[in-house]
Amino acid sequence: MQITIFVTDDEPAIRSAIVKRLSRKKHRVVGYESGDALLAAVEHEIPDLILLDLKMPGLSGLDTLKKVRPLAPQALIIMLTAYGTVQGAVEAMKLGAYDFLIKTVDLDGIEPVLARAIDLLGLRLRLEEEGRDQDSQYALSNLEANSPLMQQILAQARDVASSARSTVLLLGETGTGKEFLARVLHHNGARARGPFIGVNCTAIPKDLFESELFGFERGAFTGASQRKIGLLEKSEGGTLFLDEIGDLDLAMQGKLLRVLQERSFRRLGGTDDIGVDFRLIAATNRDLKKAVASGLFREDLFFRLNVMTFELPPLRKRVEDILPLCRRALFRYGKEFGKDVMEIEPDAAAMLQQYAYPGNIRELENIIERAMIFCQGQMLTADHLPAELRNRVGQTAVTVVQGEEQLLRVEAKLGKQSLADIEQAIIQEVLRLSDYNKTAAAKHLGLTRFALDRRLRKAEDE
Ligand SMILES: Nc1ncnc2c1ncn2[C@@H]1O[C@H](COP(=O)(O)OP(=O)(O)OP(=O)(O)O)[C@@H](O)[C@H]1O
Repeated sequence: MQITIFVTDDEPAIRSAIVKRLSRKKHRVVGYESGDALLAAVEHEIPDLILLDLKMPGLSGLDTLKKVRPLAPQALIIMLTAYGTVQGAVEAMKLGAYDFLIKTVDLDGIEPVLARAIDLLGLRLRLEEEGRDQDSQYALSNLEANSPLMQQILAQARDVASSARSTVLLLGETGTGKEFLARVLHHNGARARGPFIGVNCTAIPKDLFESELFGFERGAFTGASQRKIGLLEKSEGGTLFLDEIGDLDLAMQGKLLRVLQERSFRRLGGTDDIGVDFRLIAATNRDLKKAVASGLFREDLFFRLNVMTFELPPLRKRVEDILPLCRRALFRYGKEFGKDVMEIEPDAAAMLQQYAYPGNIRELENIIERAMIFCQGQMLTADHLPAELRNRVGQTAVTVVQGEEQLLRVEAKLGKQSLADIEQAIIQEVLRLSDYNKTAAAKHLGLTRFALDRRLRKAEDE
């Protein structure tokens, strides 16, 4: 991403060194020798980023900052400061500066600070576009996919979006983004101009489901005083999203199967077959194969649905997505609450990455929303996070990085945990990954089932 940067420093050598260095990166960079010169320039053009020296003759860095902020509220301001004047920079951050950079001879710190600022500017841009219309809100680029598992889903989503008719099945725990992905598939395919009709199968009472789905003719039953168009007809040319399909009762499953086979249906009380062209996207957090085995879900419907299947991984299996999702949520709630929290303190970031999120992305968003309420400055800190995240401090953190091979990442504070503690943390994490199947966990750990039990008992006794 190329941006416009205004550099303000009274020392010509430093100013031109910075301008040269940043211009090499193909940014548009303009230098100013004083706060007044910067203010005059900002009257005409608002840059993306301002580098502002803290100590300048005439208008000081802090005074310039106070004046430039209201003129260019969207610009990120990074204070330039010499060793020993960091206190002033901290003061500046309270006044709305985004970051500070300590000036060294080789200006080595400049790249990481700039990279972070550009990341944030990019995110802002994307989110602003998102707000503009639904198509961009559900653009493929908004599917947060830093982790290898989500990268695969993104690639699959690209292909599936373009095949307009095939039925899609989305599997995954609650809050893993099934509905979000359904909307992404809809908005990035040939049906984007058509409607997206979302129905939660558990939200409609069983005896009303049929009339909701198929609609009815006038007089079809007592109380049917006029014709009603059902959800199937409403999704003509678009997508019908059936959430929690695993909870649909058997009789309705049969009726849905027929529509999928025949691509037509009748309104209740009607005599005409009505042809429909829609794509069905179904989602569930249930294990449909198990439901089939126990007779709760029709096998023939399962095969119809299981054409293109996505398994959305739980958030704990995609650690790399956690912080980008947090930043996205910070931005969104920031707008809602009129706050400008832009950064996550490293300790808080570590806690957010170590937490297991049983409620997945929805829980992550709730945590950030709540943190936002408490957050007064520009930085989200550990104090803003709920106790269940903070209590993990001092404990061993074991996280799993998914790739071609699964990696266990273990972090333990030296001197705070014993080897036995660390061993227990690893065992617990591997158990969780194996869905608490001890035989599978023991296999992962290279133990016999008996040896695993012994270690678990030992921990209980201690
Ligand atoms: N990959 C993603 N990138 C960005 N935001 C996402 C992503 N996946 C999910 N979200 C956001 O996470 C939240 C939860 O997602 P969603 O409602 O789609 O989950 P779900 O799996 O359908 O949950 P449930 O099973 O409880 O209905 C939403 O606010 C959604 O916008």
